[in-house]
Amino acid sequence: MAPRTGNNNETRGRGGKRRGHPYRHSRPKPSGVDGTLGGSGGDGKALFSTRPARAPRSAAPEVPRAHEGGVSLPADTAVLADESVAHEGGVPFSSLKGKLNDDLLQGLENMGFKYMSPVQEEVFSKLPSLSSDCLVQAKTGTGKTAAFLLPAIQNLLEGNRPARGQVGILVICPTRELAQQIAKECDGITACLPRHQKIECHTAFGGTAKASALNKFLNGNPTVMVATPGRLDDILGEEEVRERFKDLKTVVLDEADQMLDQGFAPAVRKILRSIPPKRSGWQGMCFSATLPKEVKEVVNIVLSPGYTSLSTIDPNETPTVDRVPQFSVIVPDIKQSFAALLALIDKEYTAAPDDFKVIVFGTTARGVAFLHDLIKAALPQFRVFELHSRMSQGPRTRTTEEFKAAKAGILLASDVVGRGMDFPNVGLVVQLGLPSSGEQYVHRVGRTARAGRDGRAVILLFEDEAFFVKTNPKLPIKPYPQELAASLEPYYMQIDRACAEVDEDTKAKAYQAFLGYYKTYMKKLRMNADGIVALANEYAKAMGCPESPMISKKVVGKMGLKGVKGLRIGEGEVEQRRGVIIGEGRGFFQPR
Ligand SMILES: Nc1ncnc2c1ncn2[C@@H]1O[C@H](COP(=O)(O)OP(=O)(O)OP(=O)(O)O)[C@@H](O)[C@H]1O
Repeated sequence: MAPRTGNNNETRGRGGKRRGHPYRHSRPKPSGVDGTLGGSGGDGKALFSTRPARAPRSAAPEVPRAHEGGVSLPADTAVLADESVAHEGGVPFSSLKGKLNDDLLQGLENMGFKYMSPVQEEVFSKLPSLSSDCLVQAKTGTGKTAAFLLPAIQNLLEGNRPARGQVGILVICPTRELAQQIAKECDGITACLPRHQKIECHTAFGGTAKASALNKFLNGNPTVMVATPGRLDDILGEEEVRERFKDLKTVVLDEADQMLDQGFAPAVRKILRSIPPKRSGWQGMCFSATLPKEVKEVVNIVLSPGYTSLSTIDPNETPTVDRVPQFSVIVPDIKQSFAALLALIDKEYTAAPDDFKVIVFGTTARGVAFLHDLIKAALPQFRVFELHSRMSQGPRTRTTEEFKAAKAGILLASDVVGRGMDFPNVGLVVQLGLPSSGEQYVHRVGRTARAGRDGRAVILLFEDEAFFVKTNPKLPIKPYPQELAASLEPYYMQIDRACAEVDEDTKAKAYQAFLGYYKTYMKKLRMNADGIVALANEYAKAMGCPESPMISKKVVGKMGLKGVKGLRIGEGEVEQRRGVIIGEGRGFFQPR
C-alpha cells in the first residue's frame, strides 16, 4: 500500500476542516431541566445576575437551531442551520466584559477563542459563584480545560489571590502529557496579565528531575500548580512544599472519574490529607466527559454537600461526540486482527488521503511498542509515531509535540494519551483490542472530532473480545460498512515480513504484558487460566515468534499462573536483562 492521491470516490462528509467557529454545532440540550445531573444541585442563582446576552447576530438571518426548542427541520435545512450557527451561534467571550478580567479576555482572543463552548457557557451562566464547588460533565474535546481554569483564575484576580509563593489553584490530572497541556492553556489564558499580576503556572509529574523542578517551585511564585498524583504526593512529603499550599483557593480534579477510581484514589486521598482540610474553604471542581454513578458517591472528598452539578450531555445520550461515526470490525483471531489493521488503514487512507492523521490505541504499553515497530516496517510510506508509558519522558514529550504539530501520520498509543490529550486534526481513532472499560472507549474516541471538527472511530477486536460491543449497548457502534475480514489475504505476507523485522525482545515484552492484561479480563472473556495462556501463545505466534517467549517463575507466580499449561518457564531475555517486569493489567490501573 502506498499513499495515493485523489480518487476519493466515497462521500463521507469527513475531512476534519474547520468551518466557521469551532463550536458550530447546536448546543447540546442540558440534561434535565436545568442541566443538573441529579445529586445535590446548586441554589439556582447564576454566577452573573443575568444570563449573558446572546451574540448580536450580524447580517445573517436568524435561523433556529436544529435541535433546539423542539424545532424539527427537514434534514437539508438542519444542515444549513447548523452551518449558519457556525458563524453566529455561541455566546462570545466578549459578552463577559466587565465580569471576566480584560487581560484574560485578551488572552482568550489571542488563543483564537472567540465564542464560548457549551460547557464554558454553562459554567459561566449556572455556577452560583466563581468559587462554588461543582461537578461538570461535557463531551470530549469541548473545552472543559478553559471551563475550569477561567472561573478559578478570575476568582484569584477578584481579590482572592494567595500570598506570594503560595499555590492558589491546584489541578490534579492523570498523565504527564495532560499536565503539560493544561499548563500551556493556563499560560495562554494569563499571557496578557500585566507584570504585577503575572500568574506563574508550575507542573509536577514523574519522569522529570525532581530536584530541579522542586527548586524552581520553592523559589518561584507558583500561583497555579498542575500535577499528576504520584509526584504531587511525593513532593508533599516535604514540609517546605506543604507550607506552599496553606492558602489554597481551588482544587480541580480533571478526568475526575479516573482520579477517583481504585488506581488513583489512594494517592488523591493522601494528597488531600497533606493540604488544608476541605473545611478550610477551598473550592472543589470535578470535570470529566464520563461520570459513572459510583463517582458521585465519592466526590464528597473534594466537593461540599450542595455542590452544583452541570452537564451538557443528555442522560440518555452517550458521551461520545455525535458527529463521530463509530464502527466495529470483528475478526476470528489475533493474526487476522493485525492484517485487518493494515486493511483498515488502507481503506480509510484511500477514502480520505489528505492530512491522514490517525491514532491507533493498543491494550498495553509493550504491545504498543510492538505495534509501532510492526506498522513502521509494514507501512514505511507513513510517518509513524509511538507514545506509551514505557518510554522515557524526553521522547514522550518530544513525540507529543511532534504529533500535535504533524499534519499527517499514524500514532501508536497506549492509554497515556487516551484521556484529555488534544492532538489537533486527528480524523480517525482505531482501537485494537479490548479497551479497559466503556468509559475508556469513550475517551479514546474523543481524541478525534475535537473543537467542532469531524472524525471517525473504529474498534477492531478478535472474536473472544467481541463481548465488549454487546456489553456496552449504549455505545453507537455499528459494523464497519465494508467487508474487511474476507479480504485479508494480501496483508498476511506484509504482516509476516514486518514481524520478521521486529526484534524478539520487543515481542517477548509484548507477550508478557499481554498475559498480564488479559489475565485481568479472564471472567469477561469467559476463559480460565489455560485459555488465557493459549490466547497469549496465539498472540506470540501472530507476532512471528518461533515459540512462545520464556517467562520467569517469579512473574508467573505474580500473575497467578503457576502450574498453568502452555507457559515456557525460565529466565527469558526480558528478565535477564532488566530484572523482573510485571505484567501490565487493569490491576495496575495507571495509564499504560
Ligand atoms: N471557546 C473556544 N474556542 C475555540 N477553541 C476552544 C475553545 N475552548 C477550547 N478550545 C480548544 O478546543 C480543544 C479542546 O479543548 P479541551 O482540551 O479543553 O477539551 P476537553 O473538553 O477538556 O476534552 P477531553 O474530554 O478530551 O479532556 C483545545 O484545542 C482547546 O484549545
